[in-house]
Amino acid sequence: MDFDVLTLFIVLAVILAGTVGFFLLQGGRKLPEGTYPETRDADDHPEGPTGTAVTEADTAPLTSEEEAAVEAAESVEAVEEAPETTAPAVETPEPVAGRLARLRARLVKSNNVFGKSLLALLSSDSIDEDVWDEIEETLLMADLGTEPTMELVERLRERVTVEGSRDPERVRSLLREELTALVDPSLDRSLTLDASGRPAVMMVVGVNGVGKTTTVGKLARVLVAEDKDVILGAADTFRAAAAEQLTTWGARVGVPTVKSDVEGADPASVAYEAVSAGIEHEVDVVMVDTAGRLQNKANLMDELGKVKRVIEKLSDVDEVLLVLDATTGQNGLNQAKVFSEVVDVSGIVLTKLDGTARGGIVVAIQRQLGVPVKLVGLGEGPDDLAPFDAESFVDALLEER
Ligand SMILES: Nc1nc2c(ncn2[C@@H]2O[C@H](COP(=O)(O)OP(=O)(O)OP(=O)(O)O)[C@@H](O)[C@H]2O)c(=O)[nH]1
Repeated sequence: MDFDVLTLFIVLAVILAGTVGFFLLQGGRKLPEGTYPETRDADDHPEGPTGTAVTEADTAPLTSEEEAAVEAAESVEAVEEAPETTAPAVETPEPVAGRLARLRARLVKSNNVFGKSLLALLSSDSIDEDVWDEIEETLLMADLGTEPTMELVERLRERVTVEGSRDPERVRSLLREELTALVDPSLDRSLTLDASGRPAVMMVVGVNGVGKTTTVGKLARVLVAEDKDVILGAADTFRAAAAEQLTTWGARVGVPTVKSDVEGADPASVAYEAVSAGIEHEVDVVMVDTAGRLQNKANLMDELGKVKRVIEKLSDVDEVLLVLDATTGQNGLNQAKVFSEVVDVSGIVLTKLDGTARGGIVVAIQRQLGVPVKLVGLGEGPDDLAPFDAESFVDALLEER
């Protein structure tokens, strides 16, 4: 009898332990790919089994931490994913010259409402205060920003009064001149691609979902179209699908991608590996994609600064491109300021300009940051990225349709 009770007790204990163990294992299970949250909290760093996970302490700007990332770069199994031979034939990207002209229809479609209403207002028989107010409102609605709007209205008032002409063609050319001056054709919008004796190094940064990975992919095509040898670095180790997405973009045009096969690896280590592979293979350009981060998350901004400093152990960073979503309008300005403080942004890529009538943001960004818009995204297609050009942009705003 006593023996039976003891046996029953042991059996029950085994069942209980098994059940608890099962639930514990379920709780700690990895998320399947693609179910990662799109935004991170400040303390939401992914853990990497190679000891490269970023903790609060190692985002601090300490030399020893940067050294650790460099060392970790050797242990992170960064794989340089060359395009597979069985993959479909490598595509030939569209030539870069004339891209803005090809994509002009997209710009016209979304943005010429703004140009057209300005033209209509300025051509009206008498321009009274109400009309000037409407002109001002139209400019503000297009996200031109308060100061440039006031300046432009002032200039237009002066010229319209002096010239006295309401001839639509005359008004159009006057508006074209003034808008072009605001967008500033004198800015140097070229990408620094010629770093003699070593690859040019570019970093692509920005908040979540603005189009960073897509931009790196499209830009790789731009560079391939210009006969450059390129290596991509998948330093967005947070979003599980990002490295795959980038590798696919690269493979389509025969460009290899350096990525870690360790989930949640230290992004600085992957970036370091990519630049070091670029130097070893003597490529022309290394482009490093980074994870999206909100500008008000101090730890994540520190992490970004660290990525740059760790790369700088090997090479200067020649371009830091900040990707901004044109549809977010003036919000982009706050983002841009903080990113600029942390990684010294050298150029803006304005994406999704095909989906907004807020093209005036180009002027506002350049004014407030002193950083030129270098490229614009005008669609989701692989070659829908074009070098920005002030005159073509203004022409598209004023085009008759
Ligand atoms: N219409 C339009 N869509 C764009 C453009 N550029 C990017 N996109 C789309 O924006 C979405 C987000 O792009 P991603 O490249 O994944 O964005 P990301 O910034 O890398 O995202 P995170 O890594 O999550 O921060 C995708 O659906 C892109 O196709 C553009 O110029 N026009």
